[in-house]
Formats: sequence, structure tokens, C-alpha cells
Amino acid sequence: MQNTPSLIEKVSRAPKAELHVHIEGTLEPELIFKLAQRNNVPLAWPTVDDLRLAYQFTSLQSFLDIYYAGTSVLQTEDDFYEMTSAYLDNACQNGVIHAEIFFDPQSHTSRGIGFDVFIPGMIRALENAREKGISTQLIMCFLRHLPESDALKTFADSREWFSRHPEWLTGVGLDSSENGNPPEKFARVFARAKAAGLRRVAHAGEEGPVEYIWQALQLLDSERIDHGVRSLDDPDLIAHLSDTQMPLTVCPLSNVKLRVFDTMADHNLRELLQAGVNVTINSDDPAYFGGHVNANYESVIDALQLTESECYTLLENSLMSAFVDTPTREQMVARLNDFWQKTH
Ligand SMILES: Nc1ncnc2[nH]cnc12
Ligand SMILES: [Zn+2]
Repeated sequence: MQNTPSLIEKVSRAPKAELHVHIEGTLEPELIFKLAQRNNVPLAWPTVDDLRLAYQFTSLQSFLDIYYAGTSVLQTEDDFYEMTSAYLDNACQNGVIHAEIFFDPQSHTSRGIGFDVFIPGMIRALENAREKGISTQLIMCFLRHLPESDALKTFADSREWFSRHPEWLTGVGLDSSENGNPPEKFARVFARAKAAGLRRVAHAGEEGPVEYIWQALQLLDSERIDHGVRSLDDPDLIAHLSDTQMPLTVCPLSNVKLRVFDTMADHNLRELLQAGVNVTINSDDPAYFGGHVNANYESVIDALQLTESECYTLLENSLMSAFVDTPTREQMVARLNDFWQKTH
């Protein structure tokens, strides 16, 4: 029987990568209210407590409706700086040494807030984090509930900005309402991103069917699958994921909060690990789902009684699945290994 508290403590201090976090999902209710006041943005909730009470989700869509309302308070470069800095402070405290951060440009451009506002605000915070020893990258996600034409225009607009700062944009992703918005809708924009040298990830198999995971792999050339917990519905897919060591960025607290699983004890993370799938642990939208990446590890360690070796695998997978060059990856894994050997 594991000594769970000491294993949780060890994992919480271990160096790790976070590969699936939406920066707009890190906006805590207090910061939402502060920015709403500063920018004169009306909110549907009278107090911070009322907003927090509204975080009772029944599905992905019920969450997204509130998430986009929260995003509406972000207006100035400083707002994006403050939000990103707050996430990075938390990431540091969670042992994160490398973060690949999603952002949703269309949720800002649709409100008249341009790349010249949100990118400099986020980059200023990322540059400060580098001094604290955490490396970061940005992944630009397309909102899949919007038409392909909107994604194509967003991609073209982003080229203008990122051709001047190519070092800051690592890849593109696909998020928002999954059911009814299959990956195939975005094959052309992902092909353009690939041609521009960008890496590719996509949310698939969070609520949606395994067919969407196949499409993300075959039509978007996705290099990681965000969530992907439905993959156990298809033995051929599981065999393929395991053979190719395709990373799944799993977000356990999100999955329970959005009712993908009834309780954490019902989560299929151990089955995925036992099938040889390259699973990583991430926070998704920490301000909405009850905690940052360590809270996610803690919750699954506790509910599934994960072993020390399973925990090491999850941590190593996170570092191995990062979009970094081989020497950097080897250095990060050596750091984890060193910590793991020395810590009891
Ligand atoms: N869990 C999630 N799934 C899809 N889109 C999202 N955007 C922010 N969080 C998301
Ligand atoms: Zn997500």
C-alpha cells in the first residue's frame, strides 16, 4: 500500500511540464471582478461568490458559456500581462519547468481586441518567467464552433504578427465546442500552419467520438491529442496510440467537473497507462475546475491509488511530450530523474 501523502508531496515538488492549459481559463473570479471594474465591463453576477457559485457545470458547453463571459473583461495589454503573470507564479509553485500555453485569439479579436494588445501583454509575462527558470511557449487555438473562414482569417492575421516574433509561437490547436464540429472542418488551416513550420495539437475525444480522434491524427496531422479519454472506446485506436506513443494531454479535474466521468474513481487514466498510452497530466482551466496541475496529480493519485512508478511515468511523459529540441528534453528528464532518485 502506498504512502499516499508522501507520494503526493514528492510529485508536487517534482519538475514537470504542463502541456494543456488555456490562459483564459486561469482567470480567477477575483481577477475577473477586478478587471471588470477597471474596464467598466458589466458582469451577469453581482459578486465574486455568485460567480464562483455558477461554476456548476453539466457539460463542456455549460462551462464554455461562462468561460467566454469571463474572457470579456480582458481589454488592455496590462490585463493580459496580469493574467499570464498570475498563471506563471502558480506554475512555478507547482514545479512546472516548462509550460505550453494555449490562447484563443478569436475570443478577443471578435470583441475588437487585436493581436497587438494580447500578444505583447502575454509575452511580457513569459519573458519575466524565463528569468525565474520556467520556459514557455504559446499555442494558438482556433475556436471550432466558428466557421473555417474565421480560422483562416485568424491564421492570416497572426502571420503578420508572428512573422516578426516567430520564436514565440510554437503551434496551433483546436478547442471549444467539440460535438458537431469535427476536426475535418479545419484541415486546410492546419495544413497552412504545418507549411509555416508550426506544430499541431487538437482537442479530440473529450466529449466527442473516437472518430474525431482519428480525424485529428489523419486530417490535421496532430502531434498530441488534448484529452482523448474516449479513445478506450476503440481498441484499434488504443493500439495505434500506444504504438506511436502519441501523447494524450489528460485533465482529470476538468473531466470530472464537465461530467465526462462521474467521479475521479471512475476516471480511465490507469487503463490508458496500462494500455501503454503516453498519458500526461494537465490543468486545462485551473480557475474553473478546482486547481492547478498539482491538484490534478493529487486527485488522481488519491482516487486511483497510483503507484510511485506510475507517477514517475506521468511526469516523464510530460517532459518527453514537450515541443522542445532533444538536448533540452534530455536535460529536463535528467533533472526529474535526479530529483526522483534523491527524494524519499
Ligand atoms: N476543456 C475545454 N475543451 C474545449 N475547449 C476549451 N476551451 C477551454 N477549455 C476547453
Ligand atoms: Zn482544453
